[in-house]
Amino acid sequence: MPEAPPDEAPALHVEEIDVTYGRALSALRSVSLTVPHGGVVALLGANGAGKTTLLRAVSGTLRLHRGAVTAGRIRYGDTVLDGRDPVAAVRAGVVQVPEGRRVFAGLSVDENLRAGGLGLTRRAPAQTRRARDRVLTLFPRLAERPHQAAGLLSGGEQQMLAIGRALMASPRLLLLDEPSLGLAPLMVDRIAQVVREINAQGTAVLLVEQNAGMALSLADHAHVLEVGEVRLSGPAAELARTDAVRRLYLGETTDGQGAA
Ligand SMILES: Nc1ncnc2c1ncn2[C@@H]1O[C@H](COP(=O)(O)OP(=O)(O)OP(=O)(O)O)[C@@H](O)[C@H]1O
Repeated sequence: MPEAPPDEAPALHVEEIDVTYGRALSALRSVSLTVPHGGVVALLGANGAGKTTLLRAVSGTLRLHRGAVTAGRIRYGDTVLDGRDPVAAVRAGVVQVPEGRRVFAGLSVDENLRAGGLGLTRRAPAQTRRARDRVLTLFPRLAERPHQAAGLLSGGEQQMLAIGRALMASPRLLLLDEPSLGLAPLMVDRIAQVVREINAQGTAVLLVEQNAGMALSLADHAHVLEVGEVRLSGPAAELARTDAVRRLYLGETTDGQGAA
């Protein structure tokens, strides 16, 4: 089948969604954003702002956390995602890497990677091999230790494995939740480089990060969430110049100096 022309390739449209947990806790209110085909969009915000909730809504994992989309709509191309069906999201090409590098600690690197392709029942073995080759080329450290228990990998290697496992499903849109969390600066740089490579290979990325410097350097467009609402949106380079973002998320004083 020929590739779809760029203007018909799927984009993610989150349209004025409300999300609640349980009966009462409102986590997102009228949140909208778009991730174009092949783009990188960053979502910034303090703890509890609702960033993870937004990723869960898109990846269909909200229900696992007793949450629900109670208003608005999420579309990925022609597919409507309702926050309740992770398999439908994966089949549409949308895959989330959860926060906290949740790898299967007792399984080997290889077994973790294989778990990432499960559920794609109609996939030809050649496609699985291509996905695996892509992952092992991106992450030579994983290729060197296929039989090592995932729980014995370093934090950075576990993050690579978590991303690699998601890539085994050949996503067209990758949802990344705080990939730099708890990693040493050199490893953060390596993860940023990997995100660039993944995007250059044609995968769009919706990136949730507390490391705003990293996120804004990777993203084309960014949004700032505050207590469940989008407060600021714009091209990443422009947001990086606004006083509020520099002060609150980049740790600078408004005269351009680093905060004490
Ligand atoms: N499973 C849940 N049940 C009830 N409330 C939840 C649940 N998960 C998150 N919340 C609440 O929803 C709000 C948004 O949380 P969320 O985890 O999406 O924020 P976040 O911006 O990703 O924060 P963090 O950076 O700390 O992960 C918070 O008030 C949080 O306490």
